[in-house]
Amino acid sequence: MTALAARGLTRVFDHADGPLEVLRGVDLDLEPGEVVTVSGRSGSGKSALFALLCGFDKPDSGTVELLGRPLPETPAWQDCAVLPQALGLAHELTLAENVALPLRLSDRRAAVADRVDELLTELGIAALADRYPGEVSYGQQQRAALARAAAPRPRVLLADEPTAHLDHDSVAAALAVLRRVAGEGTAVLVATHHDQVHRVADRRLALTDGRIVPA
Ligand SMILES: Nc1ncnc2c1ncn2[C@@H]1O[C@H](COP(=O)(O)OP(=O)(O)OP(=O)(O)O)[C@@H](O)[C@H]1O
Repeated sequence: MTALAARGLTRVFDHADGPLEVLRGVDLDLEPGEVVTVSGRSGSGKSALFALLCGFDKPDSGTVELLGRPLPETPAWQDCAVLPQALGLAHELTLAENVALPLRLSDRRAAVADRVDELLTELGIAALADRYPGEVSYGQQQRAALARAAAPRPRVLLADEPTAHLDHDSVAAALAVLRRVAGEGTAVLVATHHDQVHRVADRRLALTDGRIVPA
């Protein structure tokens, strides 16, 4: 079954100088187990698209189906996990507690510690597990946010610029996690400007003039 299917998505933002038509009919299918990258110039609408795909925002027209059903108001994190550009870590929780959160909120409580350790280790931040987000660098927070998104083995993972603040080795570690999650059956969609990310994709797409086209 297609994990995520978008059809004819449009989104217009009202600005003081007139309406801005950001998405003009986006069609997109994501299959389980694949890593798909989306490129596009800054301001082309990648984040706006991701917000529609995970239910943070509503399209002006068009549909999104998650796991064969209309996207619910608030999709369960284990169905659709998001790594937003702004990360969205809880600052009153340590990195390990942030990564454990979606597991504790779902029915996957059994192996919380193991899964958290495994992801933090793979991403090179296990030594920082007990620190709070305000006590680590932005790139380290970004890796924690990736670990949190991947933790519950979601059916769909939407990662908006997950490597923007990482050095070469950390990008490689983040990509290894994304590939491994896809190997577990997750459909992974990544917005990125990094060639290093595009190279590991099964399919490369671009958002151009409000539409998705092959890159
Ligand atoms: N909530 C909003 N209200 C009004 N305008 C918005 C809103 N969100 C995005 N925009 C505008 O829509 C356009 C697309 O923004 P978006 O953040 O989706 O681009 P992007 O491709 O993700 O860019 P970047 O690569 O820089 O992150 C921009 O011109 C932005 O100013």
